[in-house]
Amino acid sequence: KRPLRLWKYKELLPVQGEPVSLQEGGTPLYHLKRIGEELGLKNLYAKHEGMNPSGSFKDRGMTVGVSMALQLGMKTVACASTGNTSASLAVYAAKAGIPAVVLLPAGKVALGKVAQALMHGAKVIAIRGNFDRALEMVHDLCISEGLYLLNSVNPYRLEGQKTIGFEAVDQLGCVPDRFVLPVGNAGNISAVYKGLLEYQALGFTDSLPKMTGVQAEGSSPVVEAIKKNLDVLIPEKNPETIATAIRIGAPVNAEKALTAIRATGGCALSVTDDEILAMQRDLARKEGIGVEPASAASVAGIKKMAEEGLLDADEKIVCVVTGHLLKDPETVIKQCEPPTEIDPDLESLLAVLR
Ligand SMILES: Cc1ncc(COP(=O)(O)O)c(/C=C/C(=O)C(=O)O)c1O
Repeated sequence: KRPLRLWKYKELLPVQGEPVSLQEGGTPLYHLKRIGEELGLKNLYAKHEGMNPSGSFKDRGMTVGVSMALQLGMKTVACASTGNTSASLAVYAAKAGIPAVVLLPAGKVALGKVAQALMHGAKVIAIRGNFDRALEMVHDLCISEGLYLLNSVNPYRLEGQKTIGFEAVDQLGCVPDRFVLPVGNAGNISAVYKGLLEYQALGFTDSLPKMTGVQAEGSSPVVEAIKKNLDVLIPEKNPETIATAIRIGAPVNAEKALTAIRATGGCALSVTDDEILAMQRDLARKEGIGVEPASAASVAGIKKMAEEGLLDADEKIVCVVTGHLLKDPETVIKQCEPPTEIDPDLESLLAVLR
């Protein structure tokens, strides 16, 4: 009996031989009891992808992507990132013993993610432009220098991330009615859909969940495309949201995400920055689950749908919370009251606790 980890599913993954692995996957599936009760939802779950080695779901894509880089004889790996992809690439490149180059939108990446990319030894370049511009540039870089591009345009990234769907079904014991993910470059929602299709094709399951994508209001091109019934999406020129991880105007996997949502009768909705921050706080204080802002968008989307009466009390809902709280400590410090500072004596302490 194999432990619940990503490589439990190795026969469904493309890597031959020993993968570059840090025991990723096997993340907890938590029942959101309190938040579920507040929303009248009996079966609301969160799969905490912040419990991966580098603190986000990106590790699933990178264990496969970096393993394939070695298998293909590539010498250097590269990506553009809003932060977590670069952190994860740095981690897995270090494990593989090959160099990594990462391009970040200057001034728009959460502190923890920059710290990881730097400490794990990537060459970290900050572009005076947004993520979408950085992605264009890293594409050109890889073509001109023969580097291996590991953004989610690379299908091996999605191969690793599809295991989120396998694990959730195995943990829940059935296919959920709805699978909810925050959407930025739209790779994760596409990957999970692919995995669930494969489980069905293999005869392990006989249904598919409604694939539900949640974006930040200031950065929601997929929501717009669904609303306007478009097949090709109109990029958002200047995406803006405090959830910097999903501050992406031209998602490279948009078409796959639109298919995933439409083929399963799912939906796409946006939530405000305030709704994201409120849910980040609720998850931390009511469920003990610490996530970064973008991750809370999936549960904030469910709260919105529940309040609009769109959900059935018995619906089995899995929300993916995609990154750890520690990734973005600055946003937390800005949102919270500061610590109460006192003189170092008991009387001062009692004075502030009474
Ligand atoms: C915490 C967190 N939550 C959700 C998403 C959205 O997933 P996709 O829709 O598959 O992009 C991201 C994406 C981050 C990057 O795209 C990057 O790191 O470059 C994230 O870090």
